[in-house]
Amino acid sequence: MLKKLFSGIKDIAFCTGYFAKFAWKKLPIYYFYILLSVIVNTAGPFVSIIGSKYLINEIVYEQNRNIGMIIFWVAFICIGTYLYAVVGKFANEKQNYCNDRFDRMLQMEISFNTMQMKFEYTENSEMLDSVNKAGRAFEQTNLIQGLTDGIVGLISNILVLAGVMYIVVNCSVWLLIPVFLSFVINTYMTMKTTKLKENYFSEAMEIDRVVDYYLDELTTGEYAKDIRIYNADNMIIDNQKEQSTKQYNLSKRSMKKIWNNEKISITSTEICNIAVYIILGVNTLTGKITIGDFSSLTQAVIKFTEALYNISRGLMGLKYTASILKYYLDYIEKAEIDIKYEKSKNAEVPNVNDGVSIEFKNVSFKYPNTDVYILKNINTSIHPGEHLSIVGKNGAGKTTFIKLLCRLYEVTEGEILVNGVNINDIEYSKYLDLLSVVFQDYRLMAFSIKDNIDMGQNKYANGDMEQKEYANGDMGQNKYSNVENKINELCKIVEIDGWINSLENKQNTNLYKMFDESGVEPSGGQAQKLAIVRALYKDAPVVVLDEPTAALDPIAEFEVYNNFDKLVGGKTAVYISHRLSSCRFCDRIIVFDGGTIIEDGSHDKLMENTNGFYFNMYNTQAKHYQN
Ligand SMILES: Nc1ncnc2c1ncn2[C@@H]1O[C@H](COP(=O)(O)OP(=O)(O)OP(=O)(O)O)[C@@H](O)[C@H]1O
Repeated sequence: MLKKLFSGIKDIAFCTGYFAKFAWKKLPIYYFYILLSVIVNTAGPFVSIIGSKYLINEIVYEQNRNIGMIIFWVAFICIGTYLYAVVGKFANEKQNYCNDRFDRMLQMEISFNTMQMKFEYTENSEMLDSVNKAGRAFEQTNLIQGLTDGIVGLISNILVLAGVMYIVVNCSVWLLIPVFLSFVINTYMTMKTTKLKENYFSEAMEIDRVVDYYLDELTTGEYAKDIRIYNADNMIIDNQKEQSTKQYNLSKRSMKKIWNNEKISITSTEICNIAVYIILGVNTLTGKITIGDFSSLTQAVIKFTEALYNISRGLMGLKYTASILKYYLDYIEKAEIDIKYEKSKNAEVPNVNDGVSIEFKNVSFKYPNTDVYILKNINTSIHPGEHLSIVGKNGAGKTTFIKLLCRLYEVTEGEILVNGVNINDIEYSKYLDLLSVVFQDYRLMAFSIKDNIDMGQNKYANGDMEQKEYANGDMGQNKYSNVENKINELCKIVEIDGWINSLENKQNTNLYKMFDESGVEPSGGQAQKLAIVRALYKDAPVVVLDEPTAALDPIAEFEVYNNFDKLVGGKTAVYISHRLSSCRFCDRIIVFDGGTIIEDGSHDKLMENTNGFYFNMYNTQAKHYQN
């Protein structure tokens, strides 16, 4: 038990320390409001304890009642109580406002770290669990408020306790017996309740994750068609019901246990109060204390019990809040380690003025937490300005090759060099400046067409997320219109300018209707063209296109190939496609099978090998068109 208590206190100290530094950095005024709360909460209870004693004694006992003193004590109590309420409320409101801002700032840190952490973590259940727990930590209402209220309450109550104890002990030491008995029982029950709440949080979270999947993800438009066509609603509703029942049962079980603990706490407090009244009553009747003392001491003892009770509650509340906040801190720590590691890399981005060469040297790869090698001893070089096509059956490892080049995963064995430098030695954000990529499963966002293409590149000066603030809206009309012109030029090349210009708000039209009723839903081909424009707009020296024309109609596809040189120019380009006719536009083709390169050469060279994989695939596809 002591060990648990110690670890609880360690968690509280850790979270409080982290948060104290955070608050000092972001909103130092917060400390003023905290100090004000402590002063008000400490002084407040003494107003009525002291005031009522003197007021009653003045009224009941004084032979020559001094009306002036009576008015003074009435005013003391009224003004004191008023100030206590008003200043307390003011400090509280200000704290709430700050707490709300802190919550949002901390939540933004989760977003920031989640977008910066290693991509492979997006498939790592331990890390996903951490992100989820961190996010949920903030769904718990007023978590930061819980922490600061706990700390303020703790300090104020300790001070109140010290003051009231002096008054109480001066009257009768016997009063301490019922008070401490009630304190011990209450503390024990509160500890049990806190443990129950912590367990509930952790168990409920696992169920909540599944429920969120059903309630949030499956109800998005992305799944709407399939759910309707296959009548999957019954299956989904049944699964939802099952999870809801689990949630309900878990919450009912916990609430019942918590209520049982509460009953014991309330009863022990009431028994203590009765004992206090008896002791004070006997003292008053035997003339040991005055009626004023009786009134003041009953209030003092009640405050004393409350203060003790609040201290134990405050500590347990802090322990609970800290145990949840710790999920957040653990996650941030994990993510920050990676971010710092990346920032610490000092290899220079290779000079790209004369183009970019890429070399895969003995590269083998298996996905994290799997045993199967997806790529086996890959050796290939792509020369500056070369346009390379990668073909092969489904699952041969083509996209995996691209993912390694984009450093979404680290190679298991071997190395990838860019202009002779190992890509792992370059800071990731700098390395990404070298690449323009259209992934097979690209995504457009519910932003304007322009933002989907520009992706903030022009708005943020130096690529450093910390400083990514709109430059006071000072983008300059010229610069802005350049962005639009550049987008327009590229849209012309992939022939999507006609559609964009036909829209009322042109490039400023929002995609999708999520936030804008007049938003447009691009067709599959239009969306794919926008994704191509986005990659070209970035204007990086290496272009990677993973099945960029899969959704295009044959004429549009032909145009893209026809314009391939115009699109990619003298840049190094890697291009994956199942439409082999497109390979003719590339300088070289490599054929993947089972994670290895089985053929390598120009279209004409590969077609010479009539037993070859490429020859067969090419002819099989060509036959379909001829028949
Ligand atoms: N994140 C992952 N974790 C584990 N295995 C994966 C992951 N992604 C892909 N794989 C496996 O790696 C193999 C190669 O996949 P990859 O996507 O590279 O194939 P591909 O050649 O691009 O296929 P396609 O032509 O169908 O797009 C497949 O067997 C796939 O199941």
